[in-house]
Amino acid sequence: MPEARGGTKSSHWRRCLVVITAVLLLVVIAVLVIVAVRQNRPTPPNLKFGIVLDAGSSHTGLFIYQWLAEKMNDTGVVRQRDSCSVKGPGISSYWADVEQAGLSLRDCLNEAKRSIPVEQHRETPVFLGATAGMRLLRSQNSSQAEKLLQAVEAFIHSYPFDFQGAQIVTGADEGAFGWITINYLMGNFLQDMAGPHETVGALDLGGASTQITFVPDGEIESLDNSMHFRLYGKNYEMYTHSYLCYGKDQALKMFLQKLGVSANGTVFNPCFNEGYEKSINVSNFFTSPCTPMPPWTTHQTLRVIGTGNSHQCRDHVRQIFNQSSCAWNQCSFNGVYQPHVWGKYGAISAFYFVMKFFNMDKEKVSLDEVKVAVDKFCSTPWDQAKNEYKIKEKYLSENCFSGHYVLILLVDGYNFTSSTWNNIQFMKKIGGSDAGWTLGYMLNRTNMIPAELPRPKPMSKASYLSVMIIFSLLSFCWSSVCLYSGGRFADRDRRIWRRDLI
Ligand SMILES: Nc1nc2c(ncn2[C@@H]2O[C@H](COP(=O)(O)OP(=O)(O)OP(=O)(O)O)[C@@H](O)[C@H]2O)c(=O)[nH]1
Ligand SMILES: [Ca+2]
Repeated sequence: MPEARGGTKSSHWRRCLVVITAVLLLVVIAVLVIVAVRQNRPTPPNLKFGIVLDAGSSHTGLFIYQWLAEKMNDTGVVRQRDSCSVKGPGISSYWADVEQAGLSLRDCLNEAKRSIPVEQHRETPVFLGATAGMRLLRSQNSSQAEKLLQAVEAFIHSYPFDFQGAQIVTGADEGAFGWITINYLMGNFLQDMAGPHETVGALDLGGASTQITFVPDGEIESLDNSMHFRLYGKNYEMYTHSYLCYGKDQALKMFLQKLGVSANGTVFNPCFNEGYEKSINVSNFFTSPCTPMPPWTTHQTLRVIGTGNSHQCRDHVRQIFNQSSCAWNQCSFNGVYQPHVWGKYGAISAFYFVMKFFNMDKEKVSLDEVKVAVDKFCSTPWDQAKNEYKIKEKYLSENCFSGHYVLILLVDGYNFTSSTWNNIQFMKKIGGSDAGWTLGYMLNRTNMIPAELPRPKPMSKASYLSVMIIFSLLSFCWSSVCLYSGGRFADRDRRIWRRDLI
């Protein structure tokens, strides 16, 4: 009888073992199936596209971006696919013939049609953002600015894209979206999540305005200069200011306006190389609100003669910056509040063009070295400069002024010093995408930057394979152990049974 009880116990244990094994195997199989289904969901390369037209004061650029649809809310996935530089001046120059403004975009829009697959045209959003040139035109003649934008809109509507309209971007948005672009392309929002990592400030020098944007290391005193963003689960309080009229072209006009004119209509310009001369038509030249017609001239044409005097050039350029009053704890110039600059900066557009010309866009170049290079160029006679540098004559002739202007804006204006100069990185592109406000603008308009962190993704291919292999091995081992133990119990039972029979 005891043996019979032993036999019942062992068969009960065997049944339990079989049930446990079966349940475990079912669980393992269920897990494997779930993981396999999640992991192998069909993921065709679903490319999406977006177009932004940067209608600047001096020229228009078209940028085509692309991203994978399923990754649109991740940081750093949108990349520039293509870009096209519109021939001719900025759209605001067409104020007297607004139809031409739209037509000027034709070649680039056609190029965009060729670059983006036909089946994607209808769902590709197109944005046009106009900056300081249109801000100036609006301040002079708002109905003309409106007509111009409407003409441009009508033209873009004739294309098969999903056009979202033409807008004049505010100076604050221009600064903020430039900051977002730079930090997005540098991957700073991602790194920020992993630990303490500062964002990079943005310095943009255009033709008609310039922007400075950064996250200060203290409170922002002036609400007008403060912007709040919540990106990927983190709050950013940034300082931004856009100086209308302080773009490179308008600043040159303000500077020329401050130079005296002789009785015969000659202007001696220390910021043009010696031997350089040009005539300017007064009524065509002093047209913007930045430079109302100067009271001192009765001449229709002025003869501007370069004297190439770097020292005098510097003194005259300083005069367009008013440092006399500040109603805040600290200011940049013209009484504008600005917290002290700290951390790293990306300097784009004309900051880059000018520093590149002087070969001073490299890291570790000191402020003194830049000053020396600018002085050297300013004292180069015009004929020699033309032989040495094979670039557009307009840019070459303005580079002595531009060099001084960039230095004075950054040092006297924004208060960078010899020791903080190396925190500025002069840049054009970041990993193949142009550094400008357009990408940040598109990310914002398409809600592609979430306020909160995106939910974690299903595991990577490597982790998936590891899980599959580990689970398979475990289930194999477990089954083998069970079968082996089951066999041993069966043998023992058989032996007991045989003994009972004997
Ligand atoms: N030296 C030099 N200057 C350039 C070059 N390309 C453009 N510029 C000038 O640099 C300045 C800034 O150019 P952009 O950034 O395109 O200016 P923008 O966007 O038209 O002007 P905003 O509306 O004020 O932003 C303008 O004065 C241009 O004429 C270049 O290759 N070399
Ligand atoms: Ca610009």
